Amino acid sequence: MAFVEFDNVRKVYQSGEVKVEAVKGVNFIIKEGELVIIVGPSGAGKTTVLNMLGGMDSCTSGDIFLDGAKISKYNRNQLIKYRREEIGFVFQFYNLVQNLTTVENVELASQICKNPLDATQCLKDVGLGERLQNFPSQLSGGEQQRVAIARALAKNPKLMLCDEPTGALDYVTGKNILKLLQDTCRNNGKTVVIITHNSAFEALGDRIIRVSNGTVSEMQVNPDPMPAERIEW
Ligand SMILES: Nc1ncnc2c1ncn2[C@@H]1O[C@H](COP(=O)(O)OP(=O)(O)OP(=O)(O)O)[C@@H](O)[C@H]1O
Repeated sequence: MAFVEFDNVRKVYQSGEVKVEAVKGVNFIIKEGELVIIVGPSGAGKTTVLNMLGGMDSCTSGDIFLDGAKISKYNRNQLIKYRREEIGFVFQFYNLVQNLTTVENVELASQICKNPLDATQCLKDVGLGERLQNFPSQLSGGEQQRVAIARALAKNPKLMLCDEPTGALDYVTGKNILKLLQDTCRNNGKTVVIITHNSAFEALGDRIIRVSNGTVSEMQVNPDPMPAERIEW
């Protein structure tokens, strides 16, 4: 069995009489240690897929597996433990706690995990060893996203899920963040999933999953991913 598997996954949102079928029978696999780009236009269903894989949302039908566990059948308490221990999240807007220092932000996340990594070391690994005692407001956007990546890494998760991680950053800073995520995958053997609307990011991935209108239109394995510093958009 693959490390991650989506088997005919559907998600229907219902509010009153109105039903929105956000995900319409999605199938894909991800192998351990891959850098995966899930790409598609706005409204295609990318975030819904990511939320189900991250245990933040449930699927209406179908099955989702991570490392042999059928997470689509998890109850509420199992999902809480799953989100805490198995998944590192990186979002577009960093979501740091403003009144905690850099190292405290990372420790806050690692304290709730089973096998956390050292917070200071994780910050050193993302190039912020000199900024441990700064507050988020004293850091640039790119540096704040590095803290968010260190926070996700410190949980020592099975999977890193990154939703538009460069969406709030300028071109050069965005590229540096992509390089950091690619290095995290290569050097730490982490499975990293990036969702984006930017098709230029496809070249980075070991696997590209194209989503459109709630379905996977194509899944492609890329034997020769491009280093992040060489992609352009
Ligand atoms: N909680 C919700 N309730 C109702 N409809 C929803 C909900 N969340 C998402 N949708 C709908 O599901 C569809 C897919 O949304 P989703 O956010 O997954 O797309 P996306 O590809 O991530 O788009 P974007 O890049 O703009 O974030 C859209 O039509 C959206 O309006």
